[in-house]
Amino acid sequence: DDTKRSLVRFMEQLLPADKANRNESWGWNNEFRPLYSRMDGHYLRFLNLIGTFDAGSLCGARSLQVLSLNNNGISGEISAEIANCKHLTHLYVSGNRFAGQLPKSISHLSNLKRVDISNNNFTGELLSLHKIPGLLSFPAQNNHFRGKLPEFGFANLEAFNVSNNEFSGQIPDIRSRFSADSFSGNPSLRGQPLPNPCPPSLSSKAASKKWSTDCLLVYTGYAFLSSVIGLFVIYQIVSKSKSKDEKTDDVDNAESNTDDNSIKMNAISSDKFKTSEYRSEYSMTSIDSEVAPAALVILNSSSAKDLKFEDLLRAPAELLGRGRHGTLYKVMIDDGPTLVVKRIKERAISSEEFKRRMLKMDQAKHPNVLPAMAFYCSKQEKLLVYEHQSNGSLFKLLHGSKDDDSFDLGSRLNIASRIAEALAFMHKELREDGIAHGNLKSTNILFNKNMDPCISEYRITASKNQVQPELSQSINFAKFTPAQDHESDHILFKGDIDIYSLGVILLELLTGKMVQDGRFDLATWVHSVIREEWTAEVFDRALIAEGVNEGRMVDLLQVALKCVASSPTKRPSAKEVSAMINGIKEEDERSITLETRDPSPWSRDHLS
Ligand SMILES: Nc1ncnc2c1ncn2[C@@H]1O[C@H](COP(=O)(O)OP(=O)(O)OP(=O)(O)O)[C@@H](O)[C@H]1O
Repeated sequence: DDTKRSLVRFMEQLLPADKANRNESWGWNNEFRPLYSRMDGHYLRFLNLIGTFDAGSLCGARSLQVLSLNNNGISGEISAEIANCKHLTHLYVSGNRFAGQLPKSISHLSNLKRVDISNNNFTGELLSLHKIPGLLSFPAQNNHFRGKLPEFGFANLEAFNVSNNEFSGQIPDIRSRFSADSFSGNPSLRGQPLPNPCPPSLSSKAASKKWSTDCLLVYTGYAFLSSVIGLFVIYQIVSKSKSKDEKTDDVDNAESNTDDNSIKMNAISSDKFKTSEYRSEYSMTSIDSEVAPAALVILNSSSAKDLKFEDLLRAPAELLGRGRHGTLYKVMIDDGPTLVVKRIKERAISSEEFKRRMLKMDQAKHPNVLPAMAFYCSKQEKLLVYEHQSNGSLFKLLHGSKDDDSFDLGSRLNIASRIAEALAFMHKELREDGIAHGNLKSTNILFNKNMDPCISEYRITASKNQVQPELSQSINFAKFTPAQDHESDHILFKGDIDIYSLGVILLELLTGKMVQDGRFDLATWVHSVIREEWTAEVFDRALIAEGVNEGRMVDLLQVALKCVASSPTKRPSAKEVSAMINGIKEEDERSITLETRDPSPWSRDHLS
């Protein structure tokens, strides 16, 4: 009864924004139904509300665990009494008009797992939540927080975003866990992973914004350029001194190992680098014929047939992200297409295997797989060149700051079907070569200029028998034991990992929730909600609001759950998943022929 009374008091401060509901009785009764889900004091999700937030009343319901007020019109501050909600694990208040500072008492909510305060008007300094051991996500972008960025338990966080605030000073050690996107839009913030350690003294406020954008382009360009050049110079020195060593005696050999000599060699090489003779040597011919040709290999499908390695070196570059397998740069070529260059980590794959895969994959083309334009492969350096896709990724579409109400179920089904079809095709074509994608996720689904979803970065990493150490740390490998491939004993085809990942993408499409860094908690969360028989709770609020047929969503959820089965042998093949999704899509299309829906940029007509 206390719980009920608290919730009624809390609700009295809020009104449904839509007028139809304002006339209905406003109290503890079933009239609430369209506005909330499961109002039993443990889990509250409200839609379509305006008014002020009263933590004092709300937290009379002490057993409250999940509070979801995302995308309402609620204003006011979160007062210190929020600390009375001791059992709170999820606090979602994104997309409202909350203002003021976050109360210090929030750091006493030791059960918090996910806090989403993004897209509000919060101000003041952000307090440190590093004492909350289980905190997994903290999106706080698009607010007005200022001051220094406090310590968080970055090692445990899966999602963290403070972009577009007014933070200043140095970014703490984030253990390379988040990309620049999580910190961008804070003109006075410095340090890794932002590419701009620009001196703060140079900045008036206006100048600093421009300065940081300029730095972003120029410094990352130079960093990229100089590190690649550096590696070449070193390689040249090593290969030349190697052949020289074969001809010279032991004394010369010993000398060549002294520091002095290395410096001389370096200077000579740098001078030589300036000559056109040297440029043509590395860009057009093979440095070491036993290894891969150290030249840019333009692939058949490429629209940049004249692209040269030097063009990449010369062009300004912007850091897009540092992933598990390498660093990604946006490279602006003069009078040419904007490119994206992935600099693959040295350990991720051997040169020979990388080259083999690139050539194989150039033969397996599908309209929904983004083709690489070119690759570069030497002993030291592996680069992969794609055309820049300015329409963003599925991740951005689902979790970006703007709500896209037009992203309806039909559009999501279309994307799911395209991805599954493309994956089925690639699995068929590359099965014998043991080449699965291996890193399928929503950031690797990009929309091309026709807004068609394309799978990117198809298998650019570790070969079949290598287990990557970074991967094994962040993923529960029990879920990823590949099925034995009976057709070819010696080459294991790890397609089941892709199916698991495809399942997670389907869950993302259905729930609108975020998965990051290969930590597939989303699947665990969905399982736990379904176990509690709250199936409807998993679906994206935007889909429910749209009034879609829940049956279709449940069908798609079932496909997703098959894909994320913990036993790899129980997961369906990509072909089977594709057929199941197409079946659901056709049923959806049949059922809406009589309905009228607003055309959307994602509509099935557009995508077909
Ligand atoms: N060709 C492209 N055009 C435009 N954006 C791209 C392109 N390729 C990747 N991106 C975007 O750049 C960002 C960084 O990509 P990156 O590959 O570094 O991240 P990641 O996929 O998480 O890393 P990894 O694959 O190494 O685990 C992502 O948001 C991704 O969607």
